[in-house]
Order: sequence, then structure tokens, then C-alpha cells
Amino acid sequence: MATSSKVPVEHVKGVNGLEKVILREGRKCSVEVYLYGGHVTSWKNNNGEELLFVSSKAIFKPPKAIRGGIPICFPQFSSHGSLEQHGFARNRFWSIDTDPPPFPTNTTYKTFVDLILKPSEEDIKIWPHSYEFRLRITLGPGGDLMLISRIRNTNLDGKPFSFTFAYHTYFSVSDISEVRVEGLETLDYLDNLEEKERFTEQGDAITFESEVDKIYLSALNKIAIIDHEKKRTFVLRKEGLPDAVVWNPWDKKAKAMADFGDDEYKHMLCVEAAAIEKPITLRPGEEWKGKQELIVVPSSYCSGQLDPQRVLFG
Ligand SMILES: O=P(O)(O)OC[C@H]1O[C@H](O)[C@H](O)[C@@H](O)[C@@H]1O
Repeated sequence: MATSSKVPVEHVKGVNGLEKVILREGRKCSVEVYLYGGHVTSWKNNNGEELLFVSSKAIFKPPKAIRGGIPICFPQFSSHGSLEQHGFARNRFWSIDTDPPPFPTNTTYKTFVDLILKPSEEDIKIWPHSYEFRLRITLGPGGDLMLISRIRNTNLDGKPFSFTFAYHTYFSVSDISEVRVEGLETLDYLDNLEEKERFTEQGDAITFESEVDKIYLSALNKIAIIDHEKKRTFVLRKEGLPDAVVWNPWDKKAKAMADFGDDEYKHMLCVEAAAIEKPITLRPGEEWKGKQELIVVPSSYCSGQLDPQRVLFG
């Protein structure tokens, strides 16, 4: 079992004394995870550069979710249902899962932490279901960041439940106007800025010059986020998560958010592996798995000569 050779992780106090776990690999690669929200707040490469965006105004205080990093949206994405925006997993206290069930295929990666969320009595009043949500966060030897969610229906009343889900990933970018996203062109999307109306994306890679809030449907399992100025490309790979959300609040919405700096929209982009259009339904005893893997590829690979075919299908 992979857990037997697991590298020990550091447990420290983060902002406002909230518990945080740190994973380290290589020279300077690291990942930081708050138990509050099961929330990744930092991912650094081998040069110690931060790859995720966290707002300088983020409020590390329940019940507000941390603005930035990778909030977990469960059991509801956004306002697609009657629960609070993005569900409640992002503002609950998760626990370390000391004895997670093994994964069917063993991984050789040793640096990871297992978290678990189960409903409290209060949660059951809001969403009347029993579940075990296991989240494994792994830092690969090359600095890649993998999140695997396993959600099991543990209802004893024989009832199925349905949920929507997203890894609401905030990437750090040099300048949003220099960023291009490849892998979503020609797809249908629901536009949250047009009352979730359905449109079809043009054939070109996506660039940014105003507010964007779209849910791309049945997206490829590989999406590239190309930062021309930083000369680096993030590659997002997903499994079990058909949709992909792209969000940037732009200037007006940025000003309206108390936990977000007025100009910070220039330095972030959310690209989120998600399951939204077709909710996941689990019968008692059934388990769903959803994975998001992030890698960052070096400048020479992405400056001008980027071959989208290679990035997306290679
Ligand atoms: O402010 P939050 O609740 O964290 O949501 C931030 C954003 O998340 C998603 O990307 C949604 O598509 C947006 O409509 C929403 O504004």
C-alpha cells in the first residue's frame, strides 16, 4: 500500500491559527493545504515560485471561504441548486484521514495527504444525506499537483443523492491580457453572465478582455493555460469531470468583492475541472472519483512554438 512508504507531512498553524499541512518535494516544490475547506492555498515549483493565486485580501475566517487557491465546490456548484453558493465543503473543517481505503491502482508517489469530510448534524439539516468525501492531495516528484476526490454515499435510508462539483482552481498569471486558454475552442458553454444561456465557442483559443464566467460542456480531458509573459504553460488534466469553468471577475466585480483587491483580476484566472451540466448520482454504497492534475511546463515549450496538438493530445 502506498501509505506505508508515505513521506511525513508538516503540520503547522496558518493564518488566524488555522491548521495547515505542508507537502515538500525536490529543492523548493511545495503544496500547502488548510484543513478549513480541504483547501490548497499554495503550490510552488522547484524555483520556489508560487503558481496559484490567493488574494491579498483573503479572509481566513469561517464561514467565509478562502479567496484563491483551490476551493472545493460540493455538493453544489455556484447557484445551480438551493444550497449556499458553491455548497458547503469549502467552509467546513476537514480531518486528516489516517486510514484511507487503498486506491485500486497503486501510485509510486509518496508525498501526499489524505483528508476526509463527513456531514455534521447541522449539515444533514441543510442537505439530508450521509457521505464520506475523501480527498487525496499529492505532490509528484516533478512538482505536479494531483487532487483525487472519492465521494461515497453512506445513506442508510436507501436513498440516492446527486451533486455537482468543481475544483475551483485560481491560477496565478502575470497579466490576464497575455493569457490564452487552449482546449475549449468550438465547445458549447453555458454563460453565467447571460442567465446560463447556451452558446458555442469560436474556433480560436480563448483570450481575455472583459469579465468571463462560462461553463464549457464535455470538455477535453486536457486544457492548456498559456502565460506569454511568464513564458509558462499550465496543463490541467481531468478525469471523471466532464465540464470546465473559466472565470475572471474583471474590474467591476473585483471592486464589489470585499475579499479581493481592485486590480487583482489582472493576475488570476480560474479554470476549474467540474461536473455541472449532468449532476453525479450515487446510490447507497456507490462511490464517485474525480481527479484534477496540474503540471507546469517550461518557457521554451510555450513561447510562440507551442503546438496545441502536442499539449492537448500528447
Ligand atoms: O465568490 P465565489 O462564491 O467564490 O464565486 C466565485 C465565482 O465562482 C465560479 O467561477 C462561478 O462561475 C462564478 O459565477 C462565481 O462568481
